[in-house]
Amino acid sequence: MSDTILETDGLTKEFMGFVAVGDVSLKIRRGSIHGLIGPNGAGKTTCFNLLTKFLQPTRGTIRYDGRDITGMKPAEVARLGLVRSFQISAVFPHLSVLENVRVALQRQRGGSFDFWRSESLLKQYDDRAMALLADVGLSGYEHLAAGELPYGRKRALEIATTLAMEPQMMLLDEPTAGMTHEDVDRIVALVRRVAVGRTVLLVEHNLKVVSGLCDTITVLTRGRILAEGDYQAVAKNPEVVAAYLGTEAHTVTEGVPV
Ligand SMILES: Nc1ncnc2c1ncn2[C@@H]1O[C@H](COP(=O)(O)OP(=O)(O)OP(=O)(O)O)[C@@H](O)[C@H]1O
Repeated sequence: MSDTILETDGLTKEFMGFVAVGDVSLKIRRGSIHGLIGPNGAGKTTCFNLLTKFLQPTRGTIRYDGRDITGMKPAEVARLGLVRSFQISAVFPHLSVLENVRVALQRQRGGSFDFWRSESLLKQYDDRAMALLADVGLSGYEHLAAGELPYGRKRALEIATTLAMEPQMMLLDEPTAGMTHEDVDRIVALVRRVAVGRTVLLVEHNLKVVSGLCDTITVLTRGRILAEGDYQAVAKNPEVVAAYLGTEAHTVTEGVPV
């Protein structure tokens, strides 16, 4: 088994001639937590969408677990175990927290929303759903309507429904966006917990989150890789500091020791 789980070669996405992602060659180590960071407009989301096949690249290739997935559809790569956080997890607000996870499990195990299944099968789903909810710290919330969960807990529920897909690799798009400090700490702990035994790629704005979580960080700017390494190395890189200072001085003062 190769040490690299996901690899891109010369990945490029142009929008009407504008290079949003240019010649990005990434190697993501199996079992690592890898961060993709960069100032606004750096190409993080475009890159994320390319990796999960929501966008087709203009050029370049993507290999996942030894297979060329460049031409595949999002659902196909999800079945191979490469799952993005909100791919299947649009939370149904009127269903309970438990029902949301159960639906995700049913979808995973048979692609069916058929609620007329045997009692014992439903019980199996419920047991697994309760275990997943415990994993993400949502025990006690199972009978609450998902729409009534506080924001941070909703993101935890999304992660539970993503885990229902049994991902080998999870891609998380700004898991802490818009959260309070307390929620951020909880999600960081959660990502660390769910990363055990799998690979995680996360796109983040919050450098504190990245510094606490990621083994390797790739810094993008203007669609290209500017730097790569562990947090200490990239935070010291003058080009990285300059790229952030140019657009996001507030984030730097929070995250990069300058
Ligand atoms: N569908 C599109 N059509 C045209 N331009 C696009 C499209 N999607 C993204 N872009 C452009 O590509 C560049 C990279 O955008 P992208 O959203 O990937 O950056 P980002 O790093 O995720 O930024 P942010 O942190 O602000 O979300 C931006 O200049 C954006 O305007």
